[in-house]
Amino acid sequence: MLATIDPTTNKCIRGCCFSATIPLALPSYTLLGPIARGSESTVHEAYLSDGRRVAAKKPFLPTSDHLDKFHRELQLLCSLDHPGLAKMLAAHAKPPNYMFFFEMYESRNLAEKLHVEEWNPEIECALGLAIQIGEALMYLHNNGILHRDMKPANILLDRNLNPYVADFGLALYKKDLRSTSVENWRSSGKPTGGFHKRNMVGTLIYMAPEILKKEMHTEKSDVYSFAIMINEILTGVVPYTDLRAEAQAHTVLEMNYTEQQLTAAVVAEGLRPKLTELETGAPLNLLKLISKCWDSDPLLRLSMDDVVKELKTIMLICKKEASINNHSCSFNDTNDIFDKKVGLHDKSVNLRSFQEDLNWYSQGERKSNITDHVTSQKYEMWPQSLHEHPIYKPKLAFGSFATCGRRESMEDTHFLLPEFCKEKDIHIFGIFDGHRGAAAAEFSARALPAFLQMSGSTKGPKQALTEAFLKTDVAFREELAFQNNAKRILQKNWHPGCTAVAALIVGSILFVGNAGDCRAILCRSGHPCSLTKDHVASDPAERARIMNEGIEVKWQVDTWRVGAAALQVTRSIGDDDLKPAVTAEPEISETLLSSEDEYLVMASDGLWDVLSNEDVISIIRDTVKDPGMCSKRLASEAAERGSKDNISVIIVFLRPVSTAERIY
Ligand SMILES: Nc1ncnc2c1ncn2[C@@H]1O[C@H](COP(=O)(O)OP(=O)(O)OP(=O)(O)O)[C@@H](O)[C@H]1O
Ligand SMILES: [Mn+2]
Ligand SMILES: [Mn+2]
Repeated sequence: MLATIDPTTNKCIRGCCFSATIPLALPSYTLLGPIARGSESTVHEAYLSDGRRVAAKKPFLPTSDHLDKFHRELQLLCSLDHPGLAKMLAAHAKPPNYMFFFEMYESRNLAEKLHVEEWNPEIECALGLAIQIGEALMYLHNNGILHRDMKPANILLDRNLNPYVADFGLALYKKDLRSTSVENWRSSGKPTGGFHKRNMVGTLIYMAPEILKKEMHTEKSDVYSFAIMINEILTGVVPYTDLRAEAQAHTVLEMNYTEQQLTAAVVAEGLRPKLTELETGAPLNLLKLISKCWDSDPLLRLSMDDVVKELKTIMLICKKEASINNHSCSFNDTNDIFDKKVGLHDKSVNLRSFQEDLNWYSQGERKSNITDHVTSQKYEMWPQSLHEHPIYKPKLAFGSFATCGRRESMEDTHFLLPEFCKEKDIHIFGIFDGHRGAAAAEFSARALPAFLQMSGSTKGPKQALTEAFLKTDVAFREELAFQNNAKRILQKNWHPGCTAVAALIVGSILFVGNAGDCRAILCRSGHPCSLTKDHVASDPAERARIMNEGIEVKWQVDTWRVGAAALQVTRSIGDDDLKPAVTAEPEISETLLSSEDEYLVMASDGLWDVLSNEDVISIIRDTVKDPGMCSKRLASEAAERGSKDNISVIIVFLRPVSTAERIY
């Protein structure tokens, strides 16, 4: 044991730091080689006189300001006591040596663990880390302290990978914040630039927009950094890159963004790291929590108390679900009954067993090429007059995003084919939403453009588009029958299908073909215009049409459904058990584009189930005007609002976006 502490003498040289439990002037210790270098200190391996191995943090103290800061940090450290904080065991606060002695945490810091060892914790483990780190931060906040430097490099890990919040170099009592001017804060070496470049970028990515704008730091700024860090634990990649290895990631980051550009993108454009995906098994509520906590508006972020509460609830649900998946059959049984009754969701296990043999994408490609004997012919796409000298020429920028959402399998597909067949003014985009498996959607994504190209050589755009839908449907059903006869499909009575929406731009004319419940809207002068109508059994006209064709439509479970298969949609590609009533014939809208037309949004029903046309427009209004980012934002918003389906979104901007529109 170290000598007992005499509180009257256990003080720093100035007498401003004192403690009844932590010795502040160590008469003897052994300092070994450095184990790490921070931007403000070197950390050495060291031994106390009682033989304990510790980490000695030796700060750089080039000026008297730095010395003041040392004393402030020491005062703070003396007052801290929480199991989730790096524990200071002793200090030396007398010239010429100023040093903090901490408990030695064996398993490196979290940044190294993630990006050097490429550690990939299971979801429950990640949640556990988040809760422990969260509780430590909550303790600080509840004691009036802001950490101001939350990042994985400042989370230390012990042998059992328990996390400890460390590095109080920037920590402050909130009450002292007002007196710490921006000047002071800058001189602390954080965002001054040119100081340790790697540390710079490494720190910048955790800084909340308000901090980047040099506004006051609050608890919510720590919450922001916390959210960035939790997402980093889940994705395993360095924020704003897709790389795990830190050194490379920082090089890429610096290549992609200067400090100013990254700052501008985060502040003005709402840029955030790529949110971890649902497919990785991260619960939706956790994703919600993360995006809420890195909101641009600090007031919309949760407090650490609420974050921890929410994390604990998520953990509980996670554990419950794991135990259900492990033992309970009764849950699956009810699902089975529902599936049989509704007939829609084939068990994904069954699906996989035969989908391994058949690649429906390549079947679609093959089939669409051999059906017409014109493959060697050169295609002339529509009279040149249509698109050669249009009155108005839209300027396109497009992007898409697709996610499996809460479903077990992905049955949506889509394609983006700008400058179709090398024609400068012809573009085509499509989304297919599969049901009873992904086969029809995968087949159609390849076959439909090929059929369109063929029909386009002889027919006008509108007719060619209709033909493309119909030919795709016939080809798919033929292929399915062929594969059935060849006994390459194991499942009896399998009738996969998909809904489809395709947008074709020829010069200044936009044609949208739709069969089923995907939807396309056009934003014109800030208002949504529907370009499609949903073909669902709840639509009286569609219902009447189906019944006229002799197929029963019944109210089942929650809505009108078609035939024994209980399909909700009344038009689709495939679904050979319901043909010809459930037709593949699309309804086609034709729109002359003008400078008032801003963008086109196409999406599968997973999006429209939870977002109205107006919602979509208003979300895009608040998002940086990048079509990929907008697509993703819409999909995540839909997921957040509880969509249970696959979600695919395509956005096509039809005119250039001004700089002003990029910033909201
Ligand atoms: N108690 C400890 N046990 C093991 N390693 C430690 C300990 N304290 C610090 N380190 C290592 O030293 C590194 C730097 O420590 P710390 O963050 O406290 O220094 P700093 O100079 O304030 O760094 P920066 O401000 O650049 O984050 C840590 O990331 C960690 O790898
Ligand atoms: Mn640090
Ligand atoms: Mn520091």
